[in-house]
Amino acid sequence: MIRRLLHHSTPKARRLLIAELAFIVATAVLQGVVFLMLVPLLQALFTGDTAAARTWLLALAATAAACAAAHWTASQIGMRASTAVLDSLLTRLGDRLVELPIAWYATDRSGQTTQLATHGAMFAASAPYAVLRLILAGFITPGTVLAGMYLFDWRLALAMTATVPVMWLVFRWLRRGMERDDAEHAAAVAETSNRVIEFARAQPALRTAADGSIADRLVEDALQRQHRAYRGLLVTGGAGIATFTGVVQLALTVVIVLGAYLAVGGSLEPATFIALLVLGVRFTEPIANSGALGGGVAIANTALGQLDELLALEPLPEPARPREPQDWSIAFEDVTFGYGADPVLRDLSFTAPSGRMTAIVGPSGSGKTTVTKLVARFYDPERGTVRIGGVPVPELGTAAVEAAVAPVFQDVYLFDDTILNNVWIGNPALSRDEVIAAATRARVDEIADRLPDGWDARVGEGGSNLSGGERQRVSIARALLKDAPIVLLDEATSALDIGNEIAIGDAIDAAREGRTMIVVAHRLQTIMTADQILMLDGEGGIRESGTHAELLAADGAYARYWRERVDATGWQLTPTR
Ligand SMILES: Nc1ncnc2c1ncn2[C@@H]1O[C@H](COP(=O)(O)OP(=O)(O)OP(=O)(O)O)[C@@H](O)[C@H]1O
Repeated sequence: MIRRLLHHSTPKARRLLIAELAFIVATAVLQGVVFLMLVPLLQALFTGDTAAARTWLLALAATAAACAAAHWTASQIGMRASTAVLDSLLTRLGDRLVELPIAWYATDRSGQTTQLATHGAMFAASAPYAVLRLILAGFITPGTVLAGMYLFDWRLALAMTATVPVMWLVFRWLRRGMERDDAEHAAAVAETSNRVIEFARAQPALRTAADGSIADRLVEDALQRQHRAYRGLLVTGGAGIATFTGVVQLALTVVIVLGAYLAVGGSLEPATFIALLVLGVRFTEPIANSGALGGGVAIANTALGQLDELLALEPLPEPARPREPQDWSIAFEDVTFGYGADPVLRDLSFTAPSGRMTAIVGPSGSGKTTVTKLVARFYDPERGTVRIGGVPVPELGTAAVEAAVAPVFQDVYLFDDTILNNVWIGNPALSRDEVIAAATRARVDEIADRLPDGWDARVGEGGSNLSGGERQRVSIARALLKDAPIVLLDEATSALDIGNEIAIGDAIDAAREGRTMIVVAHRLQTIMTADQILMLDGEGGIRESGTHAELLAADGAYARYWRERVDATGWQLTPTR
């Protein structure tokens, strides 16, 4: 645990931690020396040697005072060390979370990450003072007592030494068992938090669906797993601590029986025997106490293990010297990619010309959104190359891609803040007026107008006060504000009211100007006005590509798709002149 804490700490935290450990060790050794001094003191008292007793008493008082001073210093440094170590752990965790590929977040990690960032890191950082101090004292103080015992009676000391390996083995067995069970328990707790968060978020859907049994079952199963894991932890902990205490008591019994035997045989002074008995008790008591604390080390190790796992994850490869793109075209060359064993895209090739709009259509699940995620470098393809401006994306680097791309996805997340601030995050360097101008181009002004506080109206958690179409308009405004040369737009699939339909059309027109756009298109207006349409075939490739007019003239799959959509929506094209 200490090795891992030192490894994750900043140099300052490391220095404090080492100083804390040094004072903890000094306290424990001095405490052992105090106990040892009891033997000559008791011997002097039993034999009536008051002068010697006074000398030992003074020496004992001085050592006890030094021990108290070391203890006080350890606690003072300990508090500062805990804060510094916590700071280091959270900084490392935070740095890592922003480095990890977005793909890592595709699986719900909120439970595990929250648990690690709160309880886990806090427990691990305070463990040296709260747990390790007592464990070290539990072993170093008796160790000092044992070493000193050889000065008084080597036979009793040897008998006691013989019990040490047994105690050590049982302690390790106890700690390993608790570590295993605690890891299981931590995983179960993270799973339960994920399920409960999911259950809370899905309430609107669950209440309208008549049967909420699936969500109920998922939460129920997670709670039961957590309950089982907790029971396992208690059973292992209880059995382990009982066994360990038993072994420690056995060591004390060995000293009592052997000491009594030697005293009766006359080879051990009764006064020394009694004094050594006191030492025997002092030897075993802290060890027995530290057994119960083995679980604390296990909990801290679980949190540190989770942090190690996060740090061991491979981030996407980054170039030593990022290359410059020639323009803002996007090209896929024989790209194959899937989320599991089966590829979603197979040997997919196309070019989206710089400054033009490419619309992607195709059956549900054919990989339209996946194409945009590969452009944004949420993932790298398994085979083939994605190029921006002629440069393979890994040679541009994630930071350059993030700067060049403005994504507008379907699941737009808005912060529980004002409408204006939600647009502002697209480019915090701009002024309020510039933000309002960009937001107006995306027709967000209409939304602000209808709300009581205008631009300063709050949008609610996740943007719950706005409709899906309105949220997407805010997201397009962010993209306009960012002024990135590439816009990736995943149009809302849900039917939009006429106001939103027109406003989104206008917002897209505003975003199009001079930018390369890839749109997962659902609106007929977007599809027919695109400079290029790619129709995916549902097998990972492209069935047809061209302009709307070319594809209609070809009278193939796209023409059929178009007619069906027009029939379904009752859409009519009226000549403008
Ligand atoms: N993070 C993910 N993990 C596992 N599978 C995924 C993930 N994201 C998408 N998929 C799967 O990959 C396939 C393609 O998904 P994608 O979202 O790209 O399709 P789409 O054409 O955009 O679909 P739709 O039109 O329904 O939104 C689907 O089968 C989907 O279930």
